[in-house]
Amino acid sequence: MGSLIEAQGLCKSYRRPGGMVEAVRDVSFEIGTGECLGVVGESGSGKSTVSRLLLALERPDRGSLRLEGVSLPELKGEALRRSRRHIQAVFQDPSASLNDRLPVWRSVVEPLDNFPEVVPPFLQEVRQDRRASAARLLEMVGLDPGLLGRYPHELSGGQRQRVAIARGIALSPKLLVCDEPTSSLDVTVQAHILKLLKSLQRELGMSMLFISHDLAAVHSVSDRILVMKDGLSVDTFGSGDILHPERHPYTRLLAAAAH
Ligand SMILES: Nc1ncnc2c1ncn2[C@@H]1O[C@H](COP(=O)(O)OP(=O)(O)OP(=O)(O)O)[C@@H](O)[C@H]1O
Repeated sequence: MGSLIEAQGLCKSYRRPGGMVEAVRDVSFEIGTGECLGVVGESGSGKSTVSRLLLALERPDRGSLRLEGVSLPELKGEALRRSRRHIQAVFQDPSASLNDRLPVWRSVVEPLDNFPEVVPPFLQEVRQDRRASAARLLEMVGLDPGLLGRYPHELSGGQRQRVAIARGIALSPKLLVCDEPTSSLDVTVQAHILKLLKSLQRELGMSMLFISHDLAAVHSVSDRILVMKDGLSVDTFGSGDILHPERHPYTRLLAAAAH
């Protein structure tokens, strides 16, 4: 399995009243092609900062971040724009990526409108028809295409998150960054969304960065897990080794709380 993402020695600080906060301190990881890397840690451990660095919403102060060997922080202009199709995101609050004043189909096809040159294999036959493209994407996330004309506030939380996922996969990205995608949902809905993300990841052969404070959720979808604490990476291991005696004491603490 080749590496899609290589992050080496990432550091990111923020200036705040009273001093600097070192949100991410010397964090390194790789994400293989088709692999899911889970990132777990308590609130404030630096998880979302890692996701913002990957999405090129922030630049690291130090360290390198490569997508298929290309340095992401050095990209500018058109090259940066083009790279964005390869790394898409699903956030905790689906309302953040859905426009309340637009019917859901418009939000789903917006990434396709931004990249008219992109024709994902699963949209080949319908790419010229925006509503048909949205219908196909809704089907892929287990929603009835009859919901196309509905507005976000007419949907349940779980349905809204499925719409956000449809939008996230619309361009068939190489990496889907999921930042606490189930944290605002009921437990039973959470399980369905985790299952959906895992099956889409397999079906589309895409890589995933799955971020959560919930180790059980991370464990259920990830091939490998990175544990963060106070901006540091304290443990990295294959999902099957979660109960291995060599796990970091902090990982053991999280595992004990989760089971
Ligand atoms: N834009 C910012 N300005 C100032 N401080 C920030 C900013 N973004 C994050 N921080 C601080 O950096 C640290 C890490 O935050 P981050 O959001 O990455 O953690 P997290 O693990 O994702 O936590 P949460 O799940 O609560 O979002 C925290 O102390 C946070 O307050």
